[in-house]
Amino acid sequence: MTLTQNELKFWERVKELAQNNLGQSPYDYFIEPAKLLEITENDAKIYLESDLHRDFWKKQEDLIKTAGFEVLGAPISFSLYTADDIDPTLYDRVEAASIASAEVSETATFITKSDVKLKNSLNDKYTFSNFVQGDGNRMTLGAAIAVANDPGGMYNPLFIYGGPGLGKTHLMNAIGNEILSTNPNARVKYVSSENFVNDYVQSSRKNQMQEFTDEYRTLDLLLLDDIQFFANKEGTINEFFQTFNTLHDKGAQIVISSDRPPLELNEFQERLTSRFGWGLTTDITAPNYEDRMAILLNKVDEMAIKVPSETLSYIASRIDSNVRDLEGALKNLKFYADTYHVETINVDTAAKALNMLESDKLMHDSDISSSKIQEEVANFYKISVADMISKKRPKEIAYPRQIAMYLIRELTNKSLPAIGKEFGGRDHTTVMYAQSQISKKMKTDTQLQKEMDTIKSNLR
Ligand SMILES: Nc1ncnc2c1ncn2[C@@H]1O[C@H](COP(=O)(O)OP(=O)(O)OP(=O)(O)O)[C@@H](O)[C@H]1O
Repeated sequence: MTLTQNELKFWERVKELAQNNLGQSPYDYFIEPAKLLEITENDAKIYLESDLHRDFWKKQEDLIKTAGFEVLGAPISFSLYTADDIDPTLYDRVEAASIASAEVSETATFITKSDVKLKNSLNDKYTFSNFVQGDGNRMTLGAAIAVANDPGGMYNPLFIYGGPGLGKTHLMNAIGNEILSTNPNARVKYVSSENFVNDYVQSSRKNQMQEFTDEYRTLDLLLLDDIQFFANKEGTINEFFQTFNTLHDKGAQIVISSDRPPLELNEFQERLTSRFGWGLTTDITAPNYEDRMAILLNKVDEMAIKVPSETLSYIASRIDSNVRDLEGALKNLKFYADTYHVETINVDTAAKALNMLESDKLMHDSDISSSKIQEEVANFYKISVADMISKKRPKEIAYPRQIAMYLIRELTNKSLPAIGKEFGGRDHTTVMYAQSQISKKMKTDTQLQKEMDTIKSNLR
């Protein structure tokens, strides 16, 4: 005897609810191995692999009741059996149920829209509790907490804008995590605009727009990061606004982030600003010195590294761009201290580590060319580039030439012979000599250190 179609649907629904509500491990351990034997007189007979599972199952009345009402429209109770206490009349059902449960996932058709599998992609390390409040983010943090407490309420949609690395993604994830912690069933999705575009394009290409709309338009919370990425993507923009309207109409919460205010999102500025009149637009600005100190103190705690406060204060005064750079500086510091076995990370060590980071950044961020470096160094020492690459040897030309060679070696990955070529076809040993001379001088000559700093910052 096999299960009826209704029994199959009921059992599939029980499993789906369990998977959504209980988490993967309890599901794998307790729910998956269980078998529905039959439903008679509104009682579901469930066979358990071992008696150890019984206590867990006794607490699952909600699952059974919910699935019962949803699928069968009846109040379903349940009885639990194991190999030791199974009624002999049910023996043959155990075998049949094993086959049925293998078939269940293929045959069951009872999947409501709200059960479409959802990858929410939230990063659970981003929470409100590890977000440091400061002057630049106070209002946005307040709005984010309000949204998490009352999704779909006053601040819908919430539009957060600000420069890179200031915590927009962190806050959006914190909203999602907070909502899921109070309501694990909420349909929450965090998506970068880039992935939204990819999802949309893939779904249209594969003729799977129904899946796309099922996924996006049934959400309770949509967190869309970096909307400026939609620029020039008219199809995606239209799809997004339809999603937006559907969600907003049904009271779902929408949170959007951008690197600029809505008014500066030219192509869809009008459509956005009209909708943002309904909600709240708020910005995050770069942290001031005190806030940078607070963030650093928090991060050294998180990273479990020991850094004296004067070193932190040095970092906070040197790095004023954003929080991501502050984090990067600390990571670099830790790496430097581990590599060179430095016990105390004093200001000196921090300066060295940050110099290395800056050189690296310069090289990776800007595709910096030798000619740009030659030009900048020549400008700084007030000589011409032509003189710099000539055979002339007076000190006021030879010295900047050595500096330019040193910097090209440091900031690009050019080989010694390649650099020699760029200075009028000089031999690689000349470049090597320049490099060693300037390195030596850099260790003691504070005037030269300052000059290097200025040249490098002009190169940015
Ligand atoms: N106030 C803060 N407190 C603690 N950590 C922060 C804070 N602001 C930012 N961060 C951290 O800085 C890093 C960068 O933040 P995030 O990725 O959220 O920036 P973003 O504004 O989304 O940047 P982008 O626009 O480049 O995507 C993250 O690791 C985040 O946890």
